[in-house]
Amino acid sequence: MPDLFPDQPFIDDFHAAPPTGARTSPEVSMSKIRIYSLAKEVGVDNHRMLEILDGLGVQYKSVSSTIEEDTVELIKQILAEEGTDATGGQVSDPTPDTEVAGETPEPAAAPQPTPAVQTAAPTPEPAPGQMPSEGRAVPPTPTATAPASPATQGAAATQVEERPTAPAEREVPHRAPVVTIMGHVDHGKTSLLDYIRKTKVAAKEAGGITQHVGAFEAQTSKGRIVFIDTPGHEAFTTIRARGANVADIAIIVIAADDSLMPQTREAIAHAQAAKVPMIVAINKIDLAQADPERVKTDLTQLNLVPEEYGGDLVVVPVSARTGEGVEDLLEYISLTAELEDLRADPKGTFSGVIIEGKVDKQAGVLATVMVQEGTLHIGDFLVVGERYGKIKAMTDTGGGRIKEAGPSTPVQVLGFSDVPESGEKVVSAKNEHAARELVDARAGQRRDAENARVRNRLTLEEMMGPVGTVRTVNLILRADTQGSVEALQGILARKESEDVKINVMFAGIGSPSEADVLLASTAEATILCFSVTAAGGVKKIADSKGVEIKSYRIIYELIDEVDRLIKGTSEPVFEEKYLGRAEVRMVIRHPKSGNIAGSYVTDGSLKRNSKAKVTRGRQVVYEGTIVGLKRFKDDVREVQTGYECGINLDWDDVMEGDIIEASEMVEVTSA
Ligand SMILES: Nc1nc2c(ncn2[C@@H]2O[C@H](COP(=O)(O)OP(=O)(O)OP(=O)(O)O)[C@@H](O)[C@H]2O)c(=O)[nH]1
Repeated sequence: MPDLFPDQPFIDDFHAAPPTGARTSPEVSMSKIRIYSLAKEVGVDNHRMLEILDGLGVQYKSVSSTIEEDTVELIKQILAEEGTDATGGQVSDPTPDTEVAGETPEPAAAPQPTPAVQTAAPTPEPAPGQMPSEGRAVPPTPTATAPASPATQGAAATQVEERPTAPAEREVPHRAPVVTIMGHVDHGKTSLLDYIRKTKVAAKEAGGITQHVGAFEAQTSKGRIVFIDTPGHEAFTTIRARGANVADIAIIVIAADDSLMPQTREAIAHAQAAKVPMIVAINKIDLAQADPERVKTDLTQLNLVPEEYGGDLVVVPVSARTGEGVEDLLEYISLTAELEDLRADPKGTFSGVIIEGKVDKQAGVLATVMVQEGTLHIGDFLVVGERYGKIKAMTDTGGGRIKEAGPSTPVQVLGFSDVPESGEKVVSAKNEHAARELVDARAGQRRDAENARVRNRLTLEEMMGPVGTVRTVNLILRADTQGSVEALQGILARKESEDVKINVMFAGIGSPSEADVLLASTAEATILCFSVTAAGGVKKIADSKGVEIKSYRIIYELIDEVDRLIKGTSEPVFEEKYLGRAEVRMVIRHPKSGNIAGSYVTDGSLKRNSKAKVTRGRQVVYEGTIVGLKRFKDDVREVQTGYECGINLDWDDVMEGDIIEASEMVEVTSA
C-alpha cells in the first residue's frame, strides 16, 4: 500500500521558507513537518497530536498543516517526559473488528500511556470542505497535563486531582465512519463503490454475492468503513430532509477527464450544507486524457483549495477501473474519521436511521437500519414515525444472520408491517406496550402541531432570530447563464452586513431541481431563479415541503426580494402613510373626466395616484384613488398646502364641502 504519511517529512512549498539557521535533526531533515507525518513518526495518533498542539497554543488549520522544528522538539520532549514511547507507540486504529458487529473496544480503557492533553469538549464540527480540525479555536494554553486514563488513575491519584476531570466521553468507544459517495453523473460513483465492494467486502457465505441493502461494510487495514450504497446527493439529501444525518464523510467523485460539472457543484453544496467533511476523489486517472491538475485548479475557484496548493482539501487521484489510489482513499477516510473522533456507545440507548425499505415477495417488509447508538437485538421493539414492529430476524450486509448489531452497523431487519422510508429515525421500546404508547404520543403531538401551525403566526424572533445575533439568509440561486449566476453572486456578496450573512448554498445554471428543493428544505433556504422557472413537479414538491421558489426576469426585482429576506420579511410589509387633506369648494363637470372637485389643500400635500378617503360631515362616504390632479389646465403630480387644485377621483358623487384625505402605502423599511 502506498504510504500516505511518509516518514520523511517534506517541505511545504506554499508555506514560509525555512527560518535561517534552522537546525536539521536526524528525523526531521527539513525545517518544517506536516502534523500527520510527525504523529506517525513519534507513534501517536493525529487526534492526540492536535491535542498536544492545542495545549501548546500552536495555531494550525488541519493535520496537513506544517509545524516548526522548535515545536517538533518541544512535542518530543513532552512525550518523552510523560514516558510515551516516542518511537514505538501505536497509531490507533479507530475501528478494529469485534464480535458484536459494529462494536469497538475502547482503546483508552486498556492500560495505556497517559495522554498528554485531552480536550473535554468533543471535536468541533469542521467547516464545510475542510479537514476536520480546520478552524479549531486554540484553547487557552493549559499545561501539558491531562486526565489520566482510567487504567492509570489509581497509580497517579495526587496528580490526577490537579488535572481537569476526566470526561466520560473517553469511555465511549470509537465507531466506524459512515461514508457517502456523491458526484456528477457518469463520473464513476457506482464503479468506485463496486471496486471497494469487490476488494474489501468479505463474502460470508460460499459464493456469497452481497445483496443490495443500501449499505455495505468494507474491511480495511485501518478498520471498518461503512459505505452508503446509493450514490448521489439525492439519497443523501432525502435522508437529511427527514432530519437525520447518516454520513460522517462525503466522497466527491470528479472524473479527471471532465472536471467540475453541475452535479459536482451540487454535491459539494450538499456536503457543505450538512457540514460533512469532504474528500475529493479524482477518478478515471487511467485515461490518457485525464487532467487531475485541471480538476484541482477548478476546485480552487469554489474556494476549495487542495492540500498541495496550500489548502486543506484532501484530494486523492483514483481509478475505479484499475484500483489505483483506492487504498489511499480508504486511508484518508480512516484518517478523517480518526480526527472526527467518531464515537458511539454500544451500551447506550438505541437509535438509528432507515437507510432503505422494500417489500420482498417471500420475506415481507425488509428495512435496512443504520445503528447509530446502542445495540439492536432480535426481539427488540422498534418505533419508526407512528408505526412500530418487533425484530423477527436480522441480517448483516453480507447476508449473514446476526443476533445483535452495534453502532455504525447497517442491518437488514425483518419485522416491520409497513415499508419505512429512508431517513426516518428509529428508536427502540422496552416492550409492545411502550412501543404503542410512544406511537400514540407521537400521533397526538403531530395533531397538536398541525393545529398550532394553523393558529400561530411566526413571532418576529422566530423570523429574525434572537436580537443581536448574526442572522443567515440561506439562498439557492438558479439562473439561465453562468454570467447571470456570477453577476448575482457579486451583487449578493455586497449585501452582507454585520448582522446578516448571505449564504448562497448552491448556485447553478438551469431550472431548480428536486434536489435543490430538498437542500432548501433542510436548510430553510429560499430558491431564487433568474430567467428560469421551476417545472410543475418540482413546484409541487416545493409546496409540500414549504420551500419558496421565486422566479424573476428583472434582476432588480430579485434583488428587492433579497432585501426583503435580509429584513426578515418574506413578503413586503406596507403601511398607510397620511399625506394631506383638501376641502372641496366647488364641483366642476367635465365631459370626459366626469366630476372634478375644485379644492383647496389645507394640510400636507395631495399626490396623483394616492389613496383618497372622502368624508362628509363625520361620515366616510367613499374610499378610492386620486386618478388625476390639475393646477389650472396642467396635470400635476402633487399639490402642496395653500394651493387650489382640481381633484379627479375614481368616483363621481363628490360634493361641495367634502374633505378629501390623501394617503399612500409605503413599504416598511426596518422591521
Ligand atoms: N476509464 C475509466 N472509466 C471509468 C472509471 N470509473 C468509471 N468509469 C466508467 O465511467 C462510466 C460511468 O461510470 P459509473 O460508475 O456508472 O458512474 P456513476 O457516477 O455511478 O454514474 P451514474 O450512476 O449514472 O450517476 C462507466 O462506463 C464506467 O465504466 C475509471 O476509473 N476509469
